Amino acid sequence: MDAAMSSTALSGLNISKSRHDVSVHASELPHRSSLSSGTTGRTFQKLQLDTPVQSRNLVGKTLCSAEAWIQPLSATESQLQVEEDKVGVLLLNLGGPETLHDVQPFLYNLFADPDIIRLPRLFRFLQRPLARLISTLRAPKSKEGYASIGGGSPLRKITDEQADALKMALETKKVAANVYVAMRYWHPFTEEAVQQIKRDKIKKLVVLPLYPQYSISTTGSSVRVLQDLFREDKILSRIPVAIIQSWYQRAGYVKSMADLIEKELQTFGSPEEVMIFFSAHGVPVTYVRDAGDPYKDQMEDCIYLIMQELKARGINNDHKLAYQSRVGPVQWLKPYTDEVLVDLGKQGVKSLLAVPVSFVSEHIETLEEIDMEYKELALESGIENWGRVPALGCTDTFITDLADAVIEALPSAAAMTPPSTTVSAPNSFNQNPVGYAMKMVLGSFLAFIILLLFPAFKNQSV
Ligand SMILES: C=CC1=C(C)c2cc3[nH]c(cc4nc(cc5[nH]c(cc1n2)c(C)c5CCC(=O)O)C(CCC(=O)O)=C4C)c(C)c3C=C
Ligand SMILES: [Fe+2]
Repeated sequence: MDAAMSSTALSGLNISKSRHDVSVHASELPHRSSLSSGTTGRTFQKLQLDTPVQSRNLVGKTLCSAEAWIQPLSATESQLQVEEDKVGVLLLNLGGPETLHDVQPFLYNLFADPDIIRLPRLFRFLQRPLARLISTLRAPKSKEGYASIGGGSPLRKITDEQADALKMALETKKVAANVYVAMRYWHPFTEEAVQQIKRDKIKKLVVLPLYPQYSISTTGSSVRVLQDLFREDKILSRIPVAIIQSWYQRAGYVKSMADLIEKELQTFGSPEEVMIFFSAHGVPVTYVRDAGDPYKDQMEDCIYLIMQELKARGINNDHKLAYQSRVGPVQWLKPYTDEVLVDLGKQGVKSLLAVPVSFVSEHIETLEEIDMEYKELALESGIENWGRVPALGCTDTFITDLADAVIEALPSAAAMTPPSTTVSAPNSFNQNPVGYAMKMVLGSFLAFIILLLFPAFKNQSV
């Protein structure tokens, strides 16, 4: 199970200036008590790290080495070294609009992320105009979705509850830690959480993405932002950090998923006849094919492990994996959930249990897309009995396993990135205001043309 863990010290990544709203509201961060254990005494100048970066599958994990440069310490800073360790756990998540008014700016943040819309280098200047255009065009449809689940995303509330539960599970295991939440596209933003970590003088940090499988578009994007923030800051860049890249292969997670499936199967008249239908959030095919995203491999491993666990319990149902929530004109991972549901109906499948597998909280894509859109499609296609496994949320066994993952990762914490040498991005407004303005105008125009050619950003489901 160690393959689930890896601490990274990647460098050379872009500084993201694309945030719609990056203001820091310390008061919005929940304060959690901090206790401490152990001491640190690191005074080395250059640290060579040999760290596993991503596990492509259970047996083959990719190793890479990276160097972290540590600046000499000042007298006051050295004093910090003798203080007791304060452990922090940083939960990474996507974030979601809390009101309908937040939907467009949330979408802007999402589409302005170069890990979500991956433009060739030459066209990077289009990123923000394109994000503005796509978010504006998509907002009405997204708002409808959020309106149908109560007017906003439940993600912040659920993630806060998971953070509290994790803190308690760690305390039960005699590890005192502050648990922070860092959202990628809405409050509390990663920047806000990181500022709080700095204020709390955290001495060792474990980064735990709330995505079981690694994708460039989720964990990868959040970690990139985190590394940029740490690289830019003299104090943060010295904090030993362990990043858990993926954890779908942990026995505790696999067992928790199998428990939920086993329980839900019992709600059907003939449980053994139910098709177990795993529906994962998709990514564009190019992520996997060209950019080496391990997401698809990890998803397939994950399903394999859950099915093995069910078989060990004497549950031998048929199963299927499909990908949902595609956006825009490009090809996404196949098979597509909507197409498979229609096919299964045609093939005579009568009972189906949907299992959301790429995310551990209820969110718009479980509550609206699966529970409403896909259920309706399935029933129209001839499937008669429909069920859906709830997201893991704060399930005890799951949270306990996350606590174990944190404890196992702690010893591998190491300084994350070398401090930055440059501060401002080239071609910024400050450096060249006229050139910047021209790029924005040209970018907006080109983005508009692209959108005219590819209206699917506006029309396609999620
Ligand atoms: C493993 C989970 C996720 C992957 C992979 C992922 C990739 C990805 N997503 C988009 C576009 C959108 N995602 C949206 C919402 C959303 N996405 C995830 C998870 C993954 N995304 C979650 C949990 C949520 C829901 C948040 C919530 O508020 O509940 C949305 C907004 C929803 C909408 O417009 O209807 C978009 C857009 C892309 C393009 C992408 C990979 C490149
Ligand atoms: Fe998404």
